[in-house]
Amino acid sequence: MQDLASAVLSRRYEEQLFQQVSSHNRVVPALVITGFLGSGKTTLLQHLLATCGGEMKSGVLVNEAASLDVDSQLLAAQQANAAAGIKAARLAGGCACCAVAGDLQAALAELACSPNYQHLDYLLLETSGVADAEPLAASLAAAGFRLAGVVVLVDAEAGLGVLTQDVAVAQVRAADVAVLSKCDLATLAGVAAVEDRLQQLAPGLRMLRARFGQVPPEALLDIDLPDEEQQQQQQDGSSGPQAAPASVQGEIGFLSHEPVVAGTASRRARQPGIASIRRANAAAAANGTGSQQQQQQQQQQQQQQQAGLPHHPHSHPQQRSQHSHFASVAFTAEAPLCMACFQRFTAARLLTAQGLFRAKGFAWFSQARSQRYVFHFSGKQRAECGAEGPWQGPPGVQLVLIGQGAQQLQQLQQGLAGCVAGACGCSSSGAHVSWQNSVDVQQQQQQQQQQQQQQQQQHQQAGLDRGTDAAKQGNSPFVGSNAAAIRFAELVEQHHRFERVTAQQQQQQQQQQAPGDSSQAAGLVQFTAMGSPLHGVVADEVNASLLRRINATPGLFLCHVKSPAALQVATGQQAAYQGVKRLQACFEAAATAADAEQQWQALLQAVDGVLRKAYQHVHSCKCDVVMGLQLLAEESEGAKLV
Ligand SMILES: Nc1nc2c(ncn2[C@@H]2O[C@H](COP(=O)(O)OP(=O)(O)OP(=O)(O)O)[C@@H](O)[C@H]2O)c(=O)[nH]1
Repeated sequence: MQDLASAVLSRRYEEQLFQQVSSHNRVVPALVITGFLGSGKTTLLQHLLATCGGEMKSGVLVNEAASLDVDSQLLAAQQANAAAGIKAARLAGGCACCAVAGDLQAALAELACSPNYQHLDYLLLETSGVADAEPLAASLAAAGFRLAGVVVLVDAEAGLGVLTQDVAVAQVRAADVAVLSKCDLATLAGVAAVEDRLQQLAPGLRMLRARFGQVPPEALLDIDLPDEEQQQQQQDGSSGPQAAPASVQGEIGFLSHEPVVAGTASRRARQPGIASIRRANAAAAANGTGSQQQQQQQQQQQQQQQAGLPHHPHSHPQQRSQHSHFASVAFTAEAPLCMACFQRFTAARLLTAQGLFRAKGFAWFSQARSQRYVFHFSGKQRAECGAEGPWQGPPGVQLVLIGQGAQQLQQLQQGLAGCVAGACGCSSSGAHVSWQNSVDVQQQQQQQQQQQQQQQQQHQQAGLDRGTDAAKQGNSPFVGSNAAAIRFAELVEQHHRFERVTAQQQQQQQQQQAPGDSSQAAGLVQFTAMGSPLHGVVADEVNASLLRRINATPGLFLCHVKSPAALQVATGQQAAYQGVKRLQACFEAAATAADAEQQWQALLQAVDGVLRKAYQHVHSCKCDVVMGLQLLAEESEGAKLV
């Protein structure tokens, strides 16, 4: 992969030499990565940085619609910018095509004037999930960058539903290449249906199928398409299909068995706005006026500002109306959440919330204080919450919710406040919560506590079972005094395909466990599928499949611990798959053994197909039977002798 990326870069370098473009007026190409909320933009960017990071000096700009800048923290963006010697800009709290357009322009202007601009190989700009690519392309051009391409991410699993949104359709129409993400979650028929729809929306759009953003970088970084006039000339001159650039010919893209039709990209009817930006870009690049033009523009802007004139180089009223449907709220807490309550809240409310399109951020749990959990809710109502390693800075909860209907989002935000440890009644912790939109949380917490106490009293009055004797005495060797957790742990241990991860095993696996981690004392049961290396059954892969199925089942939601292979993505090493080391079921103090049994049955039902498939070649060992027969034979021999 790296060889291909370096080949592309060498080709570009040679082209520059031949065109005798001096390093003083070089125009840096910019790739815009767009796509609807949660479609996989950051994952793709992560892949690009991981595969070409060493070879290519990239500037990275990430725009977040919500006020918390989650993506920049997930990405190795800061490292990439530091390596390229440029300053990272914060583009959060609105779309860079309208609300924070000024911030984007300032960031681009600063970048274009920085001494390291000329050494940049690429600028990678990730848009927010509800941004329109056209004004962004205009901003790039105005700042003296060359629009090298617009890539749109389309969630193959949720695609047809998402493509009913105006903003998603506009993103597709503005793109040169569509990357169909999450092909591992979609059926082949589903992927084909999305591809058909994309062709209808943007005839000639080049498409790549991908899993976790894994596409050949050169298919995206080298998509300089001829402008409209050139295309017309080429079409007039030849009736047959045109030759596609070398890098886009042949079979490309993960999971794709069909060759990409050569020439479709260059014959694509472009969105008029983007096409004119390209023409202006090409002319500027040919004259070598990229950075000069940018400097002139900056001077003009300064003059306008001094004269008190508003500066807004592009107006897009249509975009504003598209944005007006979307709202975002943020939830932050300096105290940990209770994992049991968070799991219940996610299963019961987040996964069923109408109008919630995206939730993401970082979670901190009282049951695993040392670990930073990354939470994602996206696409077809899919959620995941995985521990990816110890906190590198001060721990805390930072979550954003994006969707339609501000009131509903605020209710969900309040629900999250009810999951803070201490407020939920499951564990005691002095919680200090800060709200972005100044809701009175302490009052909320008191109300929640009162409700919990009332519920507990009602249960006790009704004489409901509160668990086994061992649980009541609090002397369980397994999971503290939590009746549901004890029963669940028993059920896990009784199942021949699962193994419970004990505190000792966990400490061995994770040597740096912090003293504050109380995973065995607060209703947390950790377990894993049994691996069978001889039969090619990798436990981490089976866990990942199980988790996908469990978290897509109404009423169920489990947290997990990522396997080291998946961890490597964050540190720049590409993982072959997103493995899961352990599944985590956490139970509230008030949950009963019957609750645990119910959850276990629902879980087994959800994963039945996955288990069958995973262990289809693994057959139970017959040695017990053979030994038993031998013993019988020996006994009968002995009896004969006597
Ligand atoms: N199974 C699977 N999950 C994926 C794939 N690509 C992305 N995801 C997951 O989808 C979720 C959203 O991915 P992101 O890359 O953060 O999406 P995004 O478009 O950057 O999201 P926003 O910028 O917030 O709109 C994460 O949980 C990813 O791990 C894929 O190909 N397969």
